[in-house]
Amino acid sequence: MSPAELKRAAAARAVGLVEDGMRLGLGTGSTAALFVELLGERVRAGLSVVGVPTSEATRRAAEAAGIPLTTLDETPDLDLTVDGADEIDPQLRLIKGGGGALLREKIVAAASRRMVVIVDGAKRVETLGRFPLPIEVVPFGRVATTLAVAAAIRSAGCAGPLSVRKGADGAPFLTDGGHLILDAGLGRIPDPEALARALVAVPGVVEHGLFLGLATGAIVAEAADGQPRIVTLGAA
Ligand SMILES: O=C(CO)[C@H](O)[C@H](O)COP(=O)(O)O
Repeated sequence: MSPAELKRAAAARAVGLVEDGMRLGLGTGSTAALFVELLGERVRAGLSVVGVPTSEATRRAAEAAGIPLTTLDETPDLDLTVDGADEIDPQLRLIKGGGGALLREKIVAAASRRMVVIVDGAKRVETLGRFPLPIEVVPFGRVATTLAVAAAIRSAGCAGPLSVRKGADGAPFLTDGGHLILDAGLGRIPDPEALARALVAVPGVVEHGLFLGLATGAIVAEAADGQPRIVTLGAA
């Protein structure tokens, strides 16, 4: 089975969690995009929901799918956020931000009573860190901030290269908020909470891709005999 088929299976299961009247956080990335597409089918069939998109890309996709949208300022309490992830560990701790939307994704997840993560089985890890950790920083003082981030990483018992994320045109990638992303290739993060504390203490760091204590459940689609098998973690 291709990763795309597994992602679609996870997204389809998550659409089944949506109830009439729900206020939803809409995640970002290829898996979340499938959720938005499938949710749009239910909305066009009569389901009533409102969504808060976590990126401009998701806003465009949700509008195209016919999903009514609101803002977090108009609707600050959400019932359910459904989002993808780059990695998930057995404690439902995540690395997110591969798509560069980590800041809005974290704000929206924190405003939701439930956050359900939809992933294919390849995203499951015992220890976070195989996927480079995205760290969002303001452009001002980038070099000084990068040095301070490197020191914070060392203080949390981690090591690895830091690189400024580039876009397809080779220029530095800018987030929807106009910030840069540093990708930290750490390999292994033995204490994600300690690293999170160290990173938020660095002036210039806007947010990082460690989502700790936010996911309440996960829907994992794994391949079994050529068919997707859904495994749920936590409350999903
Ligand atoms: O955090 C994200 C975007 O910022 C995505 O959820 C994450 O990168 C997973 O993406 P995909 O579903 O395409 O594998």
